[in-house]
Amino acid sequence: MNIGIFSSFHNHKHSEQIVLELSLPQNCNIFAYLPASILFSSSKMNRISIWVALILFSLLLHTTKSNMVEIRNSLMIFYRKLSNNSRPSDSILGWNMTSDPCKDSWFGVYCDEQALSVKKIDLGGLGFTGTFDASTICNVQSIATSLTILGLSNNSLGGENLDQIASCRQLTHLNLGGNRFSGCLPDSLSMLNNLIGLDIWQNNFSGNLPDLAWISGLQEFRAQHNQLTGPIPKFDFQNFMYFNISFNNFTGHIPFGGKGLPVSSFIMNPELCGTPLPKQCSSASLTSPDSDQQPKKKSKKISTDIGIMFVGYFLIGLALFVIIVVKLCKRGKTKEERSADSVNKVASVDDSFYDPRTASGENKAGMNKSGISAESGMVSSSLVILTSPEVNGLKFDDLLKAPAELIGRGRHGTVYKVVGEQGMPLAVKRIRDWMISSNEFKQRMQRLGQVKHPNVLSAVAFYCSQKEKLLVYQYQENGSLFRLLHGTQMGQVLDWSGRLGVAATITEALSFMHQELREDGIAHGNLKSSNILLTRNMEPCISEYGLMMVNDEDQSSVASFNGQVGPSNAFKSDIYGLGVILLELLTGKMVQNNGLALAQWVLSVVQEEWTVEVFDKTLIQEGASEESMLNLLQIAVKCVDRLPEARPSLNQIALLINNIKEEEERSIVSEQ
Ligand SMILES: Nc1ncnc2c1ncn2[C@@H]1O[C@H](COP(=O)(O)OP(=O)(O)OP(=O)(O)O)[C@@H](O)[C@H]1O
Repeated sequence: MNIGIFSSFHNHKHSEQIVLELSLPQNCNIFAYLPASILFSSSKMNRISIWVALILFSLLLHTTKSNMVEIRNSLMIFYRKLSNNSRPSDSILGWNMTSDPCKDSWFGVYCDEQALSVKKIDLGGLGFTGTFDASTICNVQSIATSLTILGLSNNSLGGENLDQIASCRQLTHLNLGGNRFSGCLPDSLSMLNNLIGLDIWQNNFSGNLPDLAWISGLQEFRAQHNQLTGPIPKFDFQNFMYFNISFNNFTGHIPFGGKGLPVSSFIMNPELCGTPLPKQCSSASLTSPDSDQQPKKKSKKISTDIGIMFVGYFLIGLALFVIIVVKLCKRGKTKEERSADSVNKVASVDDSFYDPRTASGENKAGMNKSGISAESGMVSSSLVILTSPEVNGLKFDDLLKAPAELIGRGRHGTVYKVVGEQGMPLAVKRIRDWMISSNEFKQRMQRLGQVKHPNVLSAVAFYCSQKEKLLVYQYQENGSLFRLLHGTQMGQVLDWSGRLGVAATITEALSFMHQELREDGIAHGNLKSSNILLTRNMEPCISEYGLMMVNDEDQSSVASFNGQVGPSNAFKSDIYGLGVILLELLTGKMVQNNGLALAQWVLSVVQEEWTVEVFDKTLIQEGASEESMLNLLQIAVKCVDRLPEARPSLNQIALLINNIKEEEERSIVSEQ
């Protein structure tokens, strides 16, 4: 223990003070202010006081150190549960039992300035598939009393002991969106009275919302795409900067004040009524918010007069509603006809697939059932078929009515497996938050539909309305390269020649696409192993080409690491993505955070000249040629160079990988 006394004088109003500084091993310094008179007094009493002070400091020091140990141990338990006990990423993200979460900058952990407590944990989008056990952090006082932000969005997490979250009393932001949490939200959530932002969107939460209206400072609430039911708590909507509970099963009347919010905040809750929704409440539902919270008594008291008044209002509302619906239908129809016409002119759209019934009530029910919908029920354009032979006769209606199975959620959307009437399984990607105009989207999709390569999966159709963008692909039953490399199926190991084959094929396919689409400025934009699908013959094919624009958030996060901004670098970003896939093939390690951590880890190991350590153990056991692996590693490392201009061209990469392949084949022949 290193106790240093560092003195400086501070002119305070009443007396001078001495600053004692204890330098602790974890970079935390404790300052204490002692009156100068104590140190400089010669009396025996005061010397005793100094010793007492020093002993108190040592005790404080000891407590701080053991706090840090407790924090580290608890965070490790929390992390292990998130990652399903997977060890490899511990080392990549810096989380381990021998380092300090604050001083050693564990990935996603943010501490206060003196590094005495954890303020924020942000582990969003890291591909965790385990469980978030709230007790692992919220039942630990040293974390619960300081943690203000907890971000776990866009993983694939389930929940455990969620009711314990209430002990993390300081939380201002809790983000659990884009996971697979299910069951009821704990009532104790409403005890988090410091919350400003609560995100639980895109999970499988069900049951009633706890009474979150108690949290007076709540300004952002995202709960869309769950299966929540019951009445909406009586929020003071004026406080909200963002509020969205669409795509749930809420019932009853939207509380007063909801009219200040957009319709999109409430849509696709079939049993919800009142402003701002077009659906007016019947007399029964008008009484329901109160009756749900103060059951029975009130509804009994409603007098016959009030009942008659409600019936009157209901009839007027119904009449207005019918008039509006009739008008909208008429307008919708003419719009549809116009848009179908214009699409026809732009490209060879098979008009027979356009079905004006898509705006019907019958269809909306289908959307709900399938989970695929046109937001706000405003279906403004039809399904555009790009490659008709495979999906002959497919209608948008069919897609909406067919049962849909959720096969995965990514950062940019959700993918459903849909088997239409033709019996062909399709994968429907519903794109989230893509700020692209409908026209731009259509043009882009039609251009992409013109460029074909056997190892690039083209969309068979697309759908686009103002708020909804869907892409339809043939469903690939053998899954993705990501699943093949990291899936749990036993015996599904890709050997070295298979990996080399995948590397060569996707490089060649990507090179072709870049060549064809360079002038249009359309790069892949999100190249990663979950977007490399395996066909029936286990041939790799690149999917989702061109679904991301260069200026999308995801791109810029890769861009910022690579010091690159702007459209011209989108193609170089794909080379970075390819490099990460090559690293994944070589190391067998899972990729998180755009491959940043994996690339950094590989580079650090290579710099230490422990290169062989990076290779997947199954490749070493198989006896794969070390020389070939080293050659591919060299290419991969060049592809993930921080400077985009230093990355090789796809032609060069293809040539080098083919050389490695040929060398391998020659050596196999000579061994025989
Ligand atoms: N045509 C398809 N056939 C079979 N599975 C598919 C198809 N398209 C996508 N998938 C799978 O669906 C899952 C979700 O895909 P999605 O592209 O939405 O997520 P992602 O690739 O993980 O992330 P991102 O949103 O960043 O692309 C992935 O496991 C993907 O491999």
